[in-house]
Amino acid sequence: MKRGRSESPSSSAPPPSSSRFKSNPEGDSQFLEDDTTRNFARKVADHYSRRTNQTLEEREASPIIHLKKLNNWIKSVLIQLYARPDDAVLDLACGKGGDLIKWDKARIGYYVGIDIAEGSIEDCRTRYNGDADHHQRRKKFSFPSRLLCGDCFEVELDKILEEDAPFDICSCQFAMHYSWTTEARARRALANVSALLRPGGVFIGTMPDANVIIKKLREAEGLEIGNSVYWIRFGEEHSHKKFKSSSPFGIEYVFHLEDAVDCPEWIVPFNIFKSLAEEYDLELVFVKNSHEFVHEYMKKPEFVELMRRLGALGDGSQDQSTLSADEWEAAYLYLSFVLRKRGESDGAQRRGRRKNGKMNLSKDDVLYIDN
Ligand SMILES: C[S@@+](CC[C@H](N)C(=O)[O-])C[C@H]1O[C@@H](n2cnc3c(N)ncnc32)[C@H](O)[C@@H]1O
Repeated sequence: MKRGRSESPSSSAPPPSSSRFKSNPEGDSQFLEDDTTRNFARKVADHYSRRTNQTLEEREASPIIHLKKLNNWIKSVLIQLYARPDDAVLDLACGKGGDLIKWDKARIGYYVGIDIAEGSIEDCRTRYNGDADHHQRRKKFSFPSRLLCGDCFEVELDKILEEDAPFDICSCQFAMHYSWTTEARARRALANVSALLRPGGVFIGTMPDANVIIKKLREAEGLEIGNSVYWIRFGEEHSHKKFKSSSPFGIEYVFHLEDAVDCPEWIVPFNIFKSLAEEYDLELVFVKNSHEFVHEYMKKPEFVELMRRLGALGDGSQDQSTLSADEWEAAYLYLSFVLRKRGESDGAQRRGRRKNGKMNLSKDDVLYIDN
């Protein structure tokens, strides 16, 4: 059998509403914009595909191991707060499946993951099957799943996942900013989420905090900010350090995070994100910078215990290494958000989905989607 490739979707202009924004201040043609956007998406995909799975020893030796653990804690808290047993989950930009165990602990009923990077989806597949993590061989996951490889900010996912929808939760962790290259992509991303969530369903995510990045940039002498674990560099076109709210898309910078990321990213002004999401019936429940998030949820004993187990702040014993000041500053670059799809849930909507899921995924089971 050939590896699955989706028949349809060449993406059309995403709905709804005419734009309130100047889509391209330089007045480039739509063709050029599409082409550049694809190149950027490919660059991001190649970057993540190249990143191989680390062994447990390599992971523990990472200069940002505590930051990684802190980010895992934040994602675990979000999942524990919003996932319910038997939920159907859509994980946009799922990467190597680093959240599979978190979803398993929440006892979800169905998981669909999609990522643009072929290498990451392959790692996710082997991890789901229990073939990865030789050090940590684990029992099989208890939910059926389905994996897709494609650009989830470009294709009409609602058509591709029609039989699987509606989902109770959509998650997009550390990736939503890759949709902010153009207004069309940002809209497609939100249109996909909205079309696939049931009324009352939630959209949870994490992404860079544009307010923090821009504040730091303005405080810096040049166009670069950073410390020993990260740097962010803006191009000369941003030397005035002013960002017009009428052109909120395509504001690019290069992000380097030691042992993790090295690729172009895009500013997401949260107020624009929030009002665009509202156009797609997604209402803000909360947004919190990671520092605020940690302070707030570390007041709850169950999450303190989870933090201790994950070891982001050390395990509480003396001489135990902990998050460095530079890692804590890098954590400040991110925020978490929760949006809810307008409307009331209808219990009957739970029927008829998940039949595409499997308990073991072969290479042929991965659906490759062309833009
Ligand atoms: C920082 S990683 C996060 C992975 C995962 N969500 C996690 O938290 O472990 C960002 C991921 O976004 C994916 N990505 C970037 N642009 C994408 C796109 N247009 N469509 C699907 N995935 C995308 C990358 O391939 C990468 O796996």
